[in-house]
Amino acid sequence: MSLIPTLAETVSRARSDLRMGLPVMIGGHLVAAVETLAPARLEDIRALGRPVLALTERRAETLKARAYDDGLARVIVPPDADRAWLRALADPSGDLMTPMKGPLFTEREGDATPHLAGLALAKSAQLLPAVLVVATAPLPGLTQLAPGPLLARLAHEAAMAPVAAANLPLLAAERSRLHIFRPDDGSAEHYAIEIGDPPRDAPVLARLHSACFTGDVLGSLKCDCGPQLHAALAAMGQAGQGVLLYLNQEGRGIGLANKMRAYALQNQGFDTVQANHRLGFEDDERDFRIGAALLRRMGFSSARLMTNNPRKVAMLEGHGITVTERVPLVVGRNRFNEAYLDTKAEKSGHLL
Ligand SMILES: Nc1nc2c(ncn2[C@@H]2O[C@H](COP(=O)(O)OP(=O)(O)OP(=O)(O)O)[C@@H](O)[C@H]2O)c(=O)[nH]1
Ligand SMILES: [Zn+2]
Repeated sequence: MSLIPTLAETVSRARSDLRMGLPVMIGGHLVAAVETLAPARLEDIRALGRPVLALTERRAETLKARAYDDGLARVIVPPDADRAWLRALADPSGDLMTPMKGPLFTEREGDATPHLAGLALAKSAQLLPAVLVVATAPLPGLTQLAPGPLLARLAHEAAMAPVAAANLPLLAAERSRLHIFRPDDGSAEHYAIEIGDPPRDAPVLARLHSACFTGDVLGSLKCDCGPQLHAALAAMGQAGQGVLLYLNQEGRGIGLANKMRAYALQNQGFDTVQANHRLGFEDDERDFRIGAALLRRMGFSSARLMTNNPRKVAMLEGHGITVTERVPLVVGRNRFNEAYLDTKAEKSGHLL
């Protein structure tokens, strides 16, 4: 029956539910995102049983909570804990002002797969990775998922469908076309700017650019994204051909709201990597397969890749695109972003 939602559709729906503040059911557990949890719902969740707060191991490290499970900690929620308590554990913005949140006790018995799946879903919804979990019978109207299939689906590589394309003359290159691609998992659309008419049987000059609203649009000096975007387009314009993929992976995949949380932590003195960790994220949460999938979808099999990030090269090579050359793209260093660029070189292996 084609009118029953597929697993991919149900996962996409569950992602929107969490963003709206509606809990979902994952394998006999009710799961709610702390970031969007309304006070009345917290009361009702408590009435169901003893909830635990699932946090990533990264966040647990900062909070000095023991993580008995691989990748996560299940913090026991005390009976008098309110929404502010949950928020303070989920959101590191107040860590320096109120460092003492414990003692925190964590669970070590039982299956943590629903908790792990809930955290992965919260991350894919670009919410703070912190979810309240309580065992309960299924509640009517809530989206239901089994933890194993949910985790598998979230790790699945999305297929990209071309949606629309049109000529778009640019300052950097008058012969340009903008293509829109839509993933089949309900996540954000990605764009390809094709300059000239690059032959499909030769290595294409390519750039995989991750969205940076602050750098690309506002001209922020905190990163090098704006200058990299324009330098890449200019180089392709000069060469008369190339492909720039504009991937909607704002903030290395954590979304703009979380990126601003990371910036606020950087204002407190943490570097870009530490800030991600304190929020409960890995340094880089991007799905690097998307770039390869888009290049393949456009008919390319090899590229001269404009990047300083060796992981991008390795990812393309691992997913069907031969990188014949890495073309460095070192532009836009200034006194506001030099520490950021140095951190990326020291901690993330970027080549400067
Ligand atoms: N989380 C987080 N993301 C950031 C920060 N500064 C910039 N970004 C994001 O980092 C990404 C940079 O993307 P790219 O320039 O394509 O990638 P890169 O890994 O730097 O590699 P190359 O530029 O190709 O060398 C964008 O998604 C920005 O939004 C930060 O301090 N924290
Ligand atoms: Zn940027």
